[in-house]
Order: sequence, then structure tokens, then C-alpha cells
Amino acid sequence: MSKLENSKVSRRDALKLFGVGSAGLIIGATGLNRANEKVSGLFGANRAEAEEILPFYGKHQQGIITPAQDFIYLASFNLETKDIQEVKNLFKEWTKASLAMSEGKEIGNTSPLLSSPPDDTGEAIGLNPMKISFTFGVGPQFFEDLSIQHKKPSSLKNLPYFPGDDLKEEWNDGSIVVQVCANDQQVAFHGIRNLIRIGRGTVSLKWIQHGFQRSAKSDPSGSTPRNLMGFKDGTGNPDVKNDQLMNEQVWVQNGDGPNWLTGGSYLIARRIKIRVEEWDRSALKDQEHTFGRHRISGAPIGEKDEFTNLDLKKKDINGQPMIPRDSHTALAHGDGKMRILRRSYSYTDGLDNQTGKIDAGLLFVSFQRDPLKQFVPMQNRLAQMDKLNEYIVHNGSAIFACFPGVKKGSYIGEGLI
Ligand SMILES: C=CC1=C(C)c2cc3[nH]c(cc4nc(cc5[nH]c(cc1n2)c(C)c5CCC(=O)O)C(CCC(=O)O)=C4C)c(C)c3C=C
Ligand SMILES: [Fe+2]
Repeated sequence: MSKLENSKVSRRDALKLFGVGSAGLIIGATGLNRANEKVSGLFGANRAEAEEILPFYGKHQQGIITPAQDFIYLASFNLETKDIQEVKNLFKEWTKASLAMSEGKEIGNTSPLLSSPPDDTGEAIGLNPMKISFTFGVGPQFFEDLSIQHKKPSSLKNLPYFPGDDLKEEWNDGSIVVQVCANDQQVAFHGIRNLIRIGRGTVSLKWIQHGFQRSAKSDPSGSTPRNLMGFKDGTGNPDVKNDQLMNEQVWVQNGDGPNWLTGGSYLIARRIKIRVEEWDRSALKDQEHTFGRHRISGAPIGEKDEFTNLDLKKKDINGQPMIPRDSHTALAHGDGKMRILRRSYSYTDGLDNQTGKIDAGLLFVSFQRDPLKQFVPMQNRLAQMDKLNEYIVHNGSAIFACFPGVKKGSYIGEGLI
């Protein structure tokens, strides 16, 4: 993870970010003054705005090990062309626009003619970038559309139908995915909306889902967010600061598949509806046995601390497993060797006209090095006997291979097309 993602942006980081290299500036007292001028020139009087920037360029794409921002828009696109050059041009345009929006700048011509529509849709003018991130990937269909099947990684296969799935075509698959996350919903929407606008003619939207979690303002301590079932969700995630673990479980490694994907990751999205009304009527004990964790602390059943290691062998006074075998945590954990990085958000989408109940749930998003070894066996276990299945139904499913990071002067997906 880059320094910028980890900590607040220093003056020097901000300068590097805007391409003011050490050759152009001596970082002494005078240099710092000039640095200040440069930064405040770009951001108005407030240097705090620089802290709201995630670097667009890097070894890996943003939005994967980036600590989850407050809001997400996840959009899947169909390709409307078979022409690789046209798709390449779009990827270049998306790269330019994403870079500008990451830095809180307007897209395109900032002094539009009165006689034509402005390039930028305008709703983010004057707003901070709010740690906006852009993550791009391609699904199995992309390779069919462009007749480049020979470049498709062998692990990029449409997910199997799992027991209990109630998948709706309007929430499945797609050729390209764009994940936009930010700490402000309007900034995030501006991000996805402008990419949709730029893509018109080359791609069309297949589905789009927004999501939210508690905001950083309502929980400045940054504790694990709770899902709509009231439980802390994310406790068992692997530590994103542990590079070795990320290389083992999240990043595609050299030799895993085609070179264009090395340093990337597979994104799996599942739109999972939660029967919140039924859940709200279940007893606390049942709720805790469903997850295998305590509701308030998030600790494994029988423990006090949220981050106590899971001990699935531990028995209660009746000799029964302390953490029920059919609990969500026990089944997802398995033998603990295969892990995934979850980056899920809650969603609410008004009324479900078929049931007359709230349409609410989890936009489950996970990143993994190999979906066939990680997500698929895990979801097979869950689909067969997870206690949670009484309260949830999966109605959307998609898989994408997300590109490695973008180098300065390059564009997203350059190694592929
Ligand atoms: C196949 C992958 C998973 C799906 C689908 C899934 C759905 C889902 N999960 C919750 C809520 C919780 N999940 C928790 C833990 C957990 N879940 C998965 C995987 C899937 N979840 C994993 C790998 C783990 C961690 C297991 C471990 O090794 O510890 C928890 C407990 C707290 C935590 O660790 O995050 C909760 C709560 C919902 C509501 C849901 C579908 C709607
Ligand atoms: Fe889970």
C-alpha cells in the first residue's frame, strides 16, 4: 500500500503527486514555501483537501486493499463494439478522466463554450475528491466479444450456480466492471456518471448497484462497520498491510496466468438480498449462532475480544462446538487456509414490489488471487448448510479480472489490449 493511502498526505507527497519533482524545487525553507504556494494554488486555501486524494498510479489499482470508503457504485457494462481499437480508446479516455477526478479536477475543457454541453457534468465542482478510487476489470464475456479468447485467464470463468441461488439476469455478469468508491456519495456518483457518459456508444450499462456503510464521521475510531443485520462485518479479513499475505491471497502472481494480469486481482460481486423483517423477529441467541459471533463485541462465541482467533474445536459445557458448525463464520473459515478480502457494502433499493418488503441487503464484493481455489469452495460450503441462508438470497452474480495498477503515461488494461 502506498504511503498516501496509509497516512495523511505530507507536503512532499502532495508535490510528488502533482509532478513537481525535486529537480524543479529545492526542499529547504524556500522550497517549502514554494511548495505551499503550489499546493494551495491547486486546492484553494485548504491543504486538508490534499489529504482527500488517493494516488491513481501505482503497482496495484486503487479500491482493492484501499480501506473501504463510505460509498460505492459498482457498475457492469456490455460492449457495444467488436473493435479492439475503439475499446482501447475508451480505456485511455477513462484513464484520463479517472486521474483527473482522483485529483479533484474537472474533466475535459474547464471553460466550455456556451453553445455546447460542458464536458464535466458539474456536480462535483468545488468538492473535495474525498478519497475517490476507480477500479477496472473485465469479465469472461469481454474475451468473447473481442475474439481474444486466447488471452483469457483459465480462472476467469462464470461462477457456477450454487444451491439456493435465485439469480436474475439483470443483476448478472457483464463485460467490464468499474468500481467507484468515495467518502461522499455525490462525488462517487459524479465519478461513475462521467465514466458512463464517456463510454456511450462503446459500452452500455448492464447493471449498477450503489452501497453504503457507516460514515467515517459517525465512527471516527474506524471500528469494523456493521451490516444491516447489526453484526460487525469484516473482522476476519486478512490484514491488508501484510504484503506477504496479500501476495498469497489477493494479488495475482507471476506465473499464475497471463502476464497482463500479474499484480491484478479477481473481483467477485454478489447482490445478496437480506430478509430484514424475518431477521428482526429472530432471537438474539439465534442471531449469534447464525454468525458464530457475539452481536455487540463481534467476538467469536464464548470470547470477549473481537479479534480473538477462531477456535473451531472449542466445546461448550455440553460438549457441543462453541461456534456452531453450521454457523456462517465456521463454514466460511473452513480450515483457514484459503482466505478472501471482502470489501462489501450495504444497499437499500426501495420497496420490493413482489413481496411488499424493503429491498435491502449486502453488495458482497471480494478480491482474491484465484476464485476457483478461494471463493468457489467457500461459497459451496455456505450454500449447502449456512444457517444464514434462512435470511438471505443471492440474486446477482459476476466475476471480473481486475487489471494491475497503471503506470504514469500508460492506461488501464494496457497489457491486455
Ligand atoms: C463466499 C463468501 C461469502 C459470502 C457470500 C458471504 C456473505 C455474507 N456474510 C455476511 C456477514 C458476515 N460474514 C462474516 C465472516 C465471513 N464471511 C466470509 C465470506 C462470505 N460471506 C468470510 C470469508 C468470513 C470470515 C471467516 C473467517 O475466517 O473468520 C461475518 C463475521 C465477521 C467477519 O469476520 O467479518 C459476518 C457478520 C453477510 C450478512 C452475508 C450475506 C448477506
Ligand atoms: Fe460473510
